[in-house]
Amino acid sequence: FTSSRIGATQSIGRARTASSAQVGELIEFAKYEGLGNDFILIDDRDRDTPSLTPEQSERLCHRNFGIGGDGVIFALKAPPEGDFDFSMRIYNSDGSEPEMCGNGIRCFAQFLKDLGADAESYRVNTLAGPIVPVMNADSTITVDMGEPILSGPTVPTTLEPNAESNSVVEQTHVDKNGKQWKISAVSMGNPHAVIFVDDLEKDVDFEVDGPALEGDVGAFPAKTNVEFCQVLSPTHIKMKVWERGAGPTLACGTGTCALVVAAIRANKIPRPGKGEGVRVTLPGGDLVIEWREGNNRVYMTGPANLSFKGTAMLK
Ligand SMILES: N[C@@H](CCC[C@H](N)C(=O)O)C(=O)O
Repeated sequence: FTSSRIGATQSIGRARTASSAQVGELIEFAKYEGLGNDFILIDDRDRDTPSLTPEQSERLCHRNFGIGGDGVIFALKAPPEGDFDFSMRIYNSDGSEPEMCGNGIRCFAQFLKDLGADAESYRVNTLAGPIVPVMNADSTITVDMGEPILSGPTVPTTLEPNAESNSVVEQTHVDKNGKQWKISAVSMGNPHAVIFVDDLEKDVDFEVDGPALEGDVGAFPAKTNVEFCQVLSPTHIKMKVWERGAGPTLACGTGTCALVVAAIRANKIPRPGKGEGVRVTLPGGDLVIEWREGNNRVYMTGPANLSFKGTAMLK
């Protein structure tokens, strides 16, 4: 697909300039969620850069003083090179900018569809490289999330990598509270610390352990998303996520992909057969993940839904 085919067709109701929106300005938004991981979507298809600053985005994400959300996602013009349809950028609810967002890109694809860009798939330029969501007939969305990054320094993590593979699998690490974990580090464009426990409720003090590991910049120099996981069967895993820049969320798409890769690499589950996925149950619902052997790419399938649309005043 080319950007001219399904690119910007409409402009929202305010002046579209390269500069950011101003305090007191009214902005139009749509609110979407993927398994309760919720985002404010902004139609910036006629721009190269987001129309809101990280600080404005942080205020809009506030659940009392703003619209509320785990992040703000901007649908932007495709870059001139690379045969993309659109670009996607996202700010976390604390204003930091991650490279990618799995639930977010499904919301992004559904947002484009609802705006009339009616393609079966889109090639999206993200800070983590090209990502391809495909709209399924049953209204779920399958996303080609690309190849997992396993090299420790690239994740990035300073945890000791395995000598042969240079990847960090079940490495022992003690957090700032003195609690010992076995961590597998995987990047899906953004960093993830995956931890398997026997019992999610008993073994994890979520509100304490999550932030202790998220901000452990000695081990994860760019901070990290933290996935606490319990294997329920060879094809079913339960996970709770503490997200970098957003705290506890009901789901994390990139985290779920990282978890399945880590589970297979650490022999927690066998690699499923061709075309078969692993079901991951998150607080907000289920995602199905396939780490395809032939091409090493990870495919994520799940829903994305519009919650409401509106106009907000920038504070
Ligand atoms: N919820 C997202 C991940 C969003 C980015 C993350 N908080 C980070 O900073 O890396 C997902 O569904 O992948």
